[in-house]
Amino acid sequence: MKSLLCEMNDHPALRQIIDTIADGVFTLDINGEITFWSKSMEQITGFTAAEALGKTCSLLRISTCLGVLGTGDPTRCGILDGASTGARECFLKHKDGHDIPAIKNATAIKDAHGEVIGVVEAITDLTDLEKAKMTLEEATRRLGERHRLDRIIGKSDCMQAVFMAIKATAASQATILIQGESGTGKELVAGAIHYNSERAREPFIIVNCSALSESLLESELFGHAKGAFTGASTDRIGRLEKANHGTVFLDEIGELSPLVQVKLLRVLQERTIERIGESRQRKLDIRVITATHRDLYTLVREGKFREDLYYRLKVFPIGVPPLRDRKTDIPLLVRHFCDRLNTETEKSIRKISPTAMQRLMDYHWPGNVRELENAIEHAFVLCNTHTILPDHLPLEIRETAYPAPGPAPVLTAVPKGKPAPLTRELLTTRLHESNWNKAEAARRLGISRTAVWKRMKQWGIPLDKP
Ligand SMILES: Nc1ncnc2c1ncn2[C@@H]1O[C@H](COP(=O)(O)OP(=O)(O)OP(=O)(O)O)[C@@H](O)[C@H]1O
Repeated sequence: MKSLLCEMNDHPALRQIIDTIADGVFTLDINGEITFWSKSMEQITGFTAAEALGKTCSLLRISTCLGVLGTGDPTRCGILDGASTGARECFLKHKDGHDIPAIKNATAIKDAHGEVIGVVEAITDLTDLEKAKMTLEEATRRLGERHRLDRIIGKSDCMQAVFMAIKATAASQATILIQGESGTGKELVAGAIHYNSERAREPFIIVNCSALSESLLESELFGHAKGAFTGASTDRIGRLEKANHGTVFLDEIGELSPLVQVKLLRVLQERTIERIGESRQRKLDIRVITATHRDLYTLVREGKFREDLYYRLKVFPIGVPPLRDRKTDIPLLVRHFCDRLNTETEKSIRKISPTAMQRLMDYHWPGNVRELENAIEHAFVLCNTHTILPDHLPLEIRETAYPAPGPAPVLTAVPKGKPAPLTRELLTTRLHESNWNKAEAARRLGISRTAVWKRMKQWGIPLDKP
């Protein structure tokens, strides 16, 4: 024992070799006393060799050391019984009291007869690595923050401009008009404005103006008094009143009938509301955000939308760009949807193959982010490994450009007999056949126009002929 450990201290060449190692090395004798303390140990712990030699390793208060933590007696250290710890993460105390993250490796030293004569310990200082890890985590967090606003993901310049517009308008009370193709995220933008505004704790009421007939929408928006019309058996508060002190989001505003346009204009001008069948004016404090996938100004020029209402609504217009104009967002969006679906389905799909990603980048996304979301959901159904492959993607993305260019589709007869189950492919085919006339497609499928419209939205099929 003595010969080995003394040799370490007495043999300058051996010392030099050990002192050049960045990891700290020290030895203990059979009594648990430090007999050798390398230069790196001095640098890592702040204790000089003179301060350490002859002391026990309790000097370092190692967080995983049982000899210290358990019995307080270093001679009871299991390593002196011939054990070895292998590499373990732990904390040591620096001379000045701060914790040093480290990896400790301890092994018993045995003589030629296999008798334990001491312990050698190597300490890898992780301080720099921990700092780098924290810097990386912080950088990733900041990058993540820059590339998302609430639930909206986007690192492209045009989405960064949308984020700026959201932040600016959230701090104001201005009426907002959000324009963009179907599935670009207009509703998300409206929500982000509301939830980042001072009205965030008040209601956020969404009304889809194209989903209801004129009379239903009127009563839904403005409410009615008992007996106002057949079937109005009680007083009913409208959605505009429900949004009082909060925000109302009117989606598909381009579909409003002339009558509802006039009534909405009055609400915006006078900030009061009259329920149907009542003459009483009720004060209203609401913020109005509207959205449309149509070019509202064209509707104005065509005489389908009131010009005065148009100017009232577009006090602050925000344009949400189509996905094909911001393809750099696709990888981030794919990761976002995979994370959500992994949680929801308890799958563990972590990767997308380069070819599958290339297919997503090449496709022109007529249904925008909603279509991308649906494509990833489709892939999740088919993928049973950790990686999404091209075969897991919907047909039109993996194989064909969408919509298929070429000669005008031939109109075929409505299929007779039991209708085939409605799939995205079938609906798209019928839409092609009907020149995107939804009523005709509905007739051919034997379902209602509303059902066609709902499925088109759900599956990210463009509402207007692409
Ligand atoms: N930038 C985005 N980040 C994350 N998810 C998005 C983004 N944009 C859209 N989505 C998702 O895509 C889907 C469609 O979004 P949303 O309903 O807001 O679109 P929209 O433009 O209002 O569509 P529509 O005009 O058909 O009403 C939603 O599930 C939404 O969560």
